[in-house]
Amino acid sequence: MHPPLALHAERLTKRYGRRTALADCDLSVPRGHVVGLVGPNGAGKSTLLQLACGLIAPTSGTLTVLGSPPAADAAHLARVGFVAQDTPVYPSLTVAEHLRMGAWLNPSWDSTLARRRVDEVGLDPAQKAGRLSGGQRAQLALALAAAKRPELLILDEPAAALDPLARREFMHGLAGFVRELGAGAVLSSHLLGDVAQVCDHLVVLCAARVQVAGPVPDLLATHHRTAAAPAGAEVVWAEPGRVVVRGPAVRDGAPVTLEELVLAYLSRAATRPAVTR
Ligand SMILES: Nc1ncnc2c1ncn2[C@@H]1O[C@H](COP(=O)(O)OP(=O)(O)OP(=O)(O)O)[C@@H](O)[C@H]1O
Repeated sequence: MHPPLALHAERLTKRYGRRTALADCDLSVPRGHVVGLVGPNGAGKSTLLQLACGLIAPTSGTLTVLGSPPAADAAHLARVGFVAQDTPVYPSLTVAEHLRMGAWLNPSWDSTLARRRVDEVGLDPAQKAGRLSGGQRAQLALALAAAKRPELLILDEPAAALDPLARREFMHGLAGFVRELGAGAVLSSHLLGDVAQVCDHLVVLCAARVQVAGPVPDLLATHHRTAAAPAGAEVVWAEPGRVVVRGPAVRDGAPVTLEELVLAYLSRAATRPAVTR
């Protein structure tokens, strides 16, 4: 029997009043991968991640996380770590108090890992979280989520507030955690360099729909750039002098980068009519 998927969505739809954030999304993400969720502002990334954490409920369709409905019970909640977009912390509590609270709230808390991580990223245990910089807060939030030893880490633009060097270290730390925990991760990001650095699986979301999803090596192997579309090829995006096609290698074709691939799907989606009710 196959282990349950990290995420599995069927016709997943979420509406906020008249606004459709996700429309009939089908998605299967295997376990143990680091998944990059990319898409423009308003694409529905946070909505998908909040649905996966059980913070909001779908309008229709289904979503399972590690084989169960999101936040099905306390045991399931413990298997999923979440770092929200604004990396919320308690401003009046110190770093050390956050770790103590984590230990108190989580049965599977790994205090050695938490302390080691706080130490590695140079956080002062006595510092109040309200006085941390945005980047330090993100590091604390990642340490708290990882010390739960979750099977799946869900991160909504976790490194948005970090400077380039801190971001690289954060991503490096994230990749290390995932390996150490034997976990999977899903992270949304606008930074394709970050995604290319740590993600081995890609989901492109645009205009409330999944545009393309799959293992990064497979996607890169099945997309090519050419100067002009060959007859019969599936064209993802064409502009003067540059065509991205999907399928077997084409004569005179060149490999695409992750960035080209993402931009091709985003450009294609942007030219289609928006989803309305
Ligand atoms: N609580 C809410 N009430 C009403 N509309 C909402 C709410 N949350 C999100 N939306 C709408 O749903 C759509 C998707 O929003 P979402 O935050 O999921 O996008 P996103 O891809 O995470 O965007 P960003 O990259 O800007 O963070 C947007 O049109 C947004 O305005």
